[in-house]
Amino acid sequence: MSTPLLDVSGIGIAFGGVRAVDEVSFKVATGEVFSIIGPNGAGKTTLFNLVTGIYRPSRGTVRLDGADITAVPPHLRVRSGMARTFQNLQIFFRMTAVENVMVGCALSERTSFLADLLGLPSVFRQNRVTRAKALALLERVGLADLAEAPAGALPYGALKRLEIARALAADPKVLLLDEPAAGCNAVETEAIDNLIAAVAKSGVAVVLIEHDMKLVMKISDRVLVLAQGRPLAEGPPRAVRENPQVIAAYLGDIGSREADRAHG
Ligand SMILES: Nc1ncnc2c1ncn2[C@@H]1O[C@H](COP(=O)(O)OP(=O)(O)OP(=O)(O)O)[C@@H](O)[C@H]1O
Repeated sequence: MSTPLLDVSGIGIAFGGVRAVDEVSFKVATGEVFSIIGPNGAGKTTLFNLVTGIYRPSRGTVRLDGADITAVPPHLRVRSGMARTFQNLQIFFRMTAVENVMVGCALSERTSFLADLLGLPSVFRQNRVTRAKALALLERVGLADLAEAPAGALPYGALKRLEIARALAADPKVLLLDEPAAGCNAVETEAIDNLIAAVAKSGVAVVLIEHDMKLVMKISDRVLVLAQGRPLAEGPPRAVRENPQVIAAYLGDIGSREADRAHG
């Protein structure tokens, strides 16, 4: 691998004696799709929270583009190029789609509080720029036609894409997606699948937690399997799918059948 963009090394945290994540390491390069899978309670979301700074690890380091960001708070990680989506939708349902994306733009900008307060002309100009950027992002995720629709009126698959658009507003180098296709039907999942592949191709390192094994096997360059907080296997989807330990611990009969179907 060329210089990894995201380099997670020996990271871990315990909750009341339970090691939710223990000695996990992985690296992700620009343009890669890296998926984290594992049974319920394996530590996937906790690992995301450690990587994005919501939890402070009790050990290990997180490096982004060579810089140690282990102690950097989440909002500053966004500014240094790390964005994420959440397992549960974090959408403002009374705002329009474009306004939701504008919120994402604002979170990653360094606007002056005083200028905002006084409503200086530069702020109006900035708002126009932000709006244009948000509209371009909606176009990118295939929601241009729904830009002015209230988010509350959008179908579920569109909301999941709206979340991705909002995360992309930060111009991330690394995008972490927590179950981007959860609750989506086959058509919506396919749209998200294509979107993730396009985002990676545009030069973003994508890290994914996903239960939809078909999606994982189809779009991942590499897969990390967690079990009880620890890494069980890591490698290309096919190798992971055929790993007997993984089959025993996680995939089981149903999972390997799904993965077989994904590969045709
Ligand atoms: N804030 C917390 N306090 C205490 N225990 C926690 C906390 N967060 C997670 N855990 C525990 O850590 C372990 C890992 O949980 P986590 O939610 O990261 O798993 P997961 O792989 O994301 O599961 P799922 O697939 O169900 O989302 C579980 O045993 C969970 O109960």
